Amino acid sequence: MESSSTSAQPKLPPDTKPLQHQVAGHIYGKSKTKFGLLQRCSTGEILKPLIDERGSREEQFYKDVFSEQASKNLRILRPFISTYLGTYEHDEIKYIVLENVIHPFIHPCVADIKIGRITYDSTASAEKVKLSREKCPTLAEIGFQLLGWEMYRSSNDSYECHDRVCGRSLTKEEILHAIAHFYGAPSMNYRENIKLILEHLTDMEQVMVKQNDLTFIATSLLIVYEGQPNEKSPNKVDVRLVDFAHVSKSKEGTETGQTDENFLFGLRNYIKHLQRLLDDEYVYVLIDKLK
Ligand SMILES: Nc1ncnc2c1ncn2[C@@H]1O[C@H](COP(=O)(O)OP(=O)(O)OP(=O)(O)O)[C@@H](O)[C@H]1O
Ligand SMILES: O=P(O)(O)O[C@@H]1[C@H](O)[C@H](O)[C@@H](OP(=O)(O)O)[C@H](OP(=O)(O)O)[C@H]1O
Repeated sequence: MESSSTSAQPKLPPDTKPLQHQVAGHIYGKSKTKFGLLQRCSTGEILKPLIDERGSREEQFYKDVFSEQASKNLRILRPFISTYLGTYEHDEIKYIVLENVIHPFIHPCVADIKIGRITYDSTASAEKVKLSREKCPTLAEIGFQLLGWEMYRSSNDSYECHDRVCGRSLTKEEILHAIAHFYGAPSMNYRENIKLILEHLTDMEQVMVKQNDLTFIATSLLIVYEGQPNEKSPNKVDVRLVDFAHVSKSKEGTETGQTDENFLFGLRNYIKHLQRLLDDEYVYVLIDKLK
């Protein structure tokens, strides 16, 4: 696929539009390649363009996890992954088709949190390694980075959005308050949202401890909660993993595999942040960078 930064805006396939509520990643018309995630207007299904070898690896990952022959270690991952709905081709561009996890929400509040102290794989150039270390100064200690998040504001029926530049500029202390802010602090009942999300994350942790086939590099948590719960749309949440361009077999050529410590460190530390927010001693502070 053409990936030149000078390429014209790719034509949208029929019945598609740029993905709504996309908080990170390649954005249609804005990314280096101009390609980005799309959604079908009629069904909401996501079309993710397959770019170079990263796309092929991601397609293979979804095929493996959703194959009828998938091993138990792969099948236990399914509840945390958007359902794979096949592929689609238009204008010589191939897309993977995925369940849109935001679609069931009326006013989705969405966050993308990239997990892992190391976010480059063994094939990364020295330059990529250097860049990824410089981009996020807190990463080595924290093990996760806030790549983008948006919250619904019912007072003026709008969305408050923050991007990866903001996320990576936050200090260790600010990250905790920024997470509280995402879950609705100080006005919404952020503790309720956090409790619901924690249930999903602790299930995910158990699955990731059990599975020792795969290593997840640069994979994100996609967290969603309803921004204006009511009878029609109760207080619901969803937690999935997205972005599998750098997933690989944990120990090529062996049967035993090994636990994905890099991923687990980041996931557990995010969980610890949520638990700290539930402590009675926690006092929310609105940080300037989010004003
Ligand atoms: N299945 C999904 N349902 C709803 N939204 C999704 C889904 N998958 C991805 N998104 C949205 O798209 C964003 C980018 O997704 P993803 O990380 O897969 O893209 P990418 O272009 O590969 O990212 P990167 O540039 O980090 O490699 C997510 O942050 C989320 O907002
Ligand atoms: O978040 P940023 O600052 O935009 O950084 C990008 C982000 O880390 C992407 O995940 C990565 O793609 P992969 O993880 O798929 O490698 C991309 O690499 P690239 O520049 O090589 O495309 C980075 O530039």
